[in-house]
Amino acid sequence: MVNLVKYLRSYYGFILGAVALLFLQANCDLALPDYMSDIVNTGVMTGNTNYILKTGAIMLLITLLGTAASVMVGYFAARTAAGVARDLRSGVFKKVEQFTHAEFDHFSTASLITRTTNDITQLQTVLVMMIRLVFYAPILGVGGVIKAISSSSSMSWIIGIAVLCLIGVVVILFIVVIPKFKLIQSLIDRLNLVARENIEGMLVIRAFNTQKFEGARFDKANRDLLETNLFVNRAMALMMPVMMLIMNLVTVIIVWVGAKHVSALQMGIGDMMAYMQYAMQIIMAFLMMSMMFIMFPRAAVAADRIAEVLEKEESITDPEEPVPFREDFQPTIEFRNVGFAYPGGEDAVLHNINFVAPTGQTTAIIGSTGSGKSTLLNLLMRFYDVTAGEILVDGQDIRTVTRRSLREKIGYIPQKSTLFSGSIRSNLSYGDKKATQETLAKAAEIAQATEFIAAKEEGYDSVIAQGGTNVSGGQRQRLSIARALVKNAPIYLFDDSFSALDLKTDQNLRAALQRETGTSTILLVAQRVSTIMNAEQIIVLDNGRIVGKGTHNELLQTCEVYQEIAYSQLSEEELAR
Ligand SMILES: Nc1ncnc2c1ncn2[C@@H]1O[C@H](COP(=O)(O)OP(=O)(O)OP(=O)(O)O)[C@@H](O)[C@H]1O
Repeated sequence: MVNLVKYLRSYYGFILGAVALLFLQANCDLALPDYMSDIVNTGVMTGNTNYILKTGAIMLLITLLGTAASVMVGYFAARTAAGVARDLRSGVFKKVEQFTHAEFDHFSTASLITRTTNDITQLQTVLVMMIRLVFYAPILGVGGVIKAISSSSSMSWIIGIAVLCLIGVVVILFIVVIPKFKLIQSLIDRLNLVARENIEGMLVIRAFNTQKFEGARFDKANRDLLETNLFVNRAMALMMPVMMLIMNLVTVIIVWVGAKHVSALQMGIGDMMAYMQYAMQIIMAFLMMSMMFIMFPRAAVAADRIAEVLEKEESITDPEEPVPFREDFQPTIEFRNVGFAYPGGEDAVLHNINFVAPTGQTTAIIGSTGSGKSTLLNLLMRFYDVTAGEILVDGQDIRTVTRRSLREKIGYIPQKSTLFSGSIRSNLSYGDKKATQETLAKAAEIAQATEFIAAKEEGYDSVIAQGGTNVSGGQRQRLSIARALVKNAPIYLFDDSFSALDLKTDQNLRAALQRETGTSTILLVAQRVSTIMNAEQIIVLDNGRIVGKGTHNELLQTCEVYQEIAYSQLSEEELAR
């Protein structure tokens, strides 16, 4: 949390301005009872209207000054809190952008969203309050005590008892409410998670007719949050009437005791009234401080959650002294004794992986589901780091170069095609904003996307909805492939990227790829033997181990696992080719 203080740095000017104005405001407030006492003692008692008017005018001026100071403090506080919130949001966003899958697994996406939105807003609200009260309340309280004692020390016990009662109320509230604050934040996380899952999985929910079950799940998360919120708000709402009761009782006691002093001529009526106001100011100051004590832990919970994100060490970082790739970069990829276990996973999912993908050749990877094919590509992208061995690109361990320079060399087509809201054009030029229409058209042609783009009324300017939901799975895949091709990278990684294509399109696409990506090295993960049978090298994975390596024909002779896959997919005729 201490680390968050640095976010206040840019706003020290505003904060100092607010503090100076708070002094002014508190002094104005403290001066008023004295003038009122004068009006009663001197003006009212002697019937001196001029004095009353003159003092009244001074009081009006002081009130106006205090109000102006208060308005300015409000402005400075709001500017500071809104600015800090904006900086924090952008800090958290930048940090999250650096996170690897491991950190996402650690926090959960829903919690990261709550932290970036709800928690920061919480902090913003409390910051405004803190700036307004943290200096004002003590000045008002201490000033009130000094003034009250100087005007009548014999009634100090009344204020003493009031303060003790107030402390009692605040302590009880503190014990009851504070533990609930942390709970509220995690309940909001839970609600976000359920809402997200429901919205994203709406089609599945409808297909399985599980609306009732999901509705009940959402209701439970919603009700849990409601109940905890109600509990906290009821407790807080109770505080106000209790405080008011204490204030009113103090007024009655002051009038009761003060009246006796007045009748014994030990005190003027004006002094008694001023004393009453000082007592109110002290109690108000106390009330404000209690509010701060209650709000502070709530903000602390939010601040801790934000700090946790900001301070989270990324599991994958760039080397301190990165080595650049050679000028005449050769896209040769080598996996050397690579082993890998997912963070938190007990067993390794890849064991002793050794192979070379030579420059300009296609190396295909095939294997049953869960055999580790995608993991292999994820390691090459440095989404995760190997736990044993090393991966070399152009002879250089990929951990010695920056992630940026590594990824610049790679056109990656993920298993799940993700498009961004915008147009077909904005999606295709995602990796190279300066790409010309000619480049986009060429990439679309290789990816076999030209036809369906042309069929759209607005062609390349057709709108792509959030997540690319307004194009078919196969079209999404082709756009995703074209987007990577626009990068014109020396390495391409296709992670089962042809799965949604019909056989004909798959065939045309591969033929075009072979023609057009001549010197690029391709790593191609696929489930279909027909997709990979022409690759220069095929690697067969089984349970995270390489069980076969060679061309299609070689593997048909030597690798049992490959034979099984091939026989289950290809006709006699295709096998004989
Ligand atoms: N984030 C993760 N955390 C823990 N284990 C994971 C994670 N992702 C994958 N795994 C496990 O690693 C193993 C290999 O997964 P991987 O996705 O690489 O398989 P794959 O061969 O690409 O499968 P498919 O063909 O179904 O895509 C699987 O057993 C899987 O359960």
